[in-house]
Amino acid sequence: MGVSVNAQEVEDSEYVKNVKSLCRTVTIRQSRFYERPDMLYWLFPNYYREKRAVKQIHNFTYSVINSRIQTLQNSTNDQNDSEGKAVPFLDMLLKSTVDGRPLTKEEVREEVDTFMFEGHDTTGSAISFALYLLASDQDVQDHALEEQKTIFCEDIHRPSTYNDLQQMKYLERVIKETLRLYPSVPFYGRKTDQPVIYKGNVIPEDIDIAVNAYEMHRDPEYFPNPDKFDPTRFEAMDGTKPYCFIPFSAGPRNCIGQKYAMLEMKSALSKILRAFRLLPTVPEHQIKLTSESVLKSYTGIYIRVLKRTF
Ligand code: HEM
Repeated sequence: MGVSVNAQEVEDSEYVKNVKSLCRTVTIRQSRFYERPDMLYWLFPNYYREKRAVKQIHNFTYSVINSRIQTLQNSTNDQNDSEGKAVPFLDMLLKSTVDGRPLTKEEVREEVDTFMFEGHDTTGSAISFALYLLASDQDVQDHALEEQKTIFCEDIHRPSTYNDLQQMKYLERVIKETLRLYPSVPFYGRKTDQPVIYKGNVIPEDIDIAVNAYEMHRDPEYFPNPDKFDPTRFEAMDGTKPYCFIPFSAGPRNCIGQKYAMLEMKSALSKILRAFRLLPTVPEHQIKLTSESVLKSYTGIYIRVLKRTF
């Protein structure tokens, strides 16, 4: 967004706490039928927790937007200075027009919130599960490291370039296999806009449907021996069943950030793999899955790391 919020340095960041609280309240509401109707929801403490979190998240986002507007107004850079430089996403939004008019502050805030929310915990969850899986399978880890050595040769600790990331084919399969076993967004909703025939039955129009990517990814019909972590299964996938692997959803409302997410995850995992050998804890840590909008382990994810010497 072009604004530094130091979320990783500030312990107990209010923004991070509020996003967590919001995810939790939404998940709890889904699981309690009596909290679902809007006309009853206000009777429960969750309603007030959710409202408070949403208000504070909006306030924070507005402060980021205002601070960026201020910086842009104070900036002495003319058009030529910024030529060739990456333009922050927020600047693009502030300069965008819809039907010839600029976006309102509220519309900009909605876009910023969507990208902040969809873009941070999803990749964080996938990177954590990938590290866990790599630590528990030394053969896969060695294979991934060999690929890194081939790409980086003598200069093993240099920062990766876009071209390097494109060459990380095996690491990409590791990430896909991680997202198959632990999809960051385990299920998402859709509404039928026309009757749909499914397995001989008619699902009427205007029905809410939960798409369960987690279950689909563990269906032995599509993924034999589904609980096994095996990145090579993506070598064999020929694209004839494109909708059995749907961590980024599919169709017109699929994930707009998936290519960026893949680069981000490759970049982080590549750096960690080159610096450390990943090992399981002793005794091996058991993860326990929970979905708070994003898939997590409520017992945390623990591994051991050993500094590599080449
Ligand atoms: C491992 C990483 C990621 C996964 C697994 C993932 C998954 C998904 C899924 C399943 C959806 C559809 C949700 C729904 O329909 O309810 C979605 C939507 C979206 N994602 Fe991602 N995402 C990831 C990373 C990112 C990143 C890094 C960004 C932005 C930089 C991003 C931006 C978005 C946006 C804006 C949407 C809404 C698209 C729309 O409604 O048209 N995502 N993502």
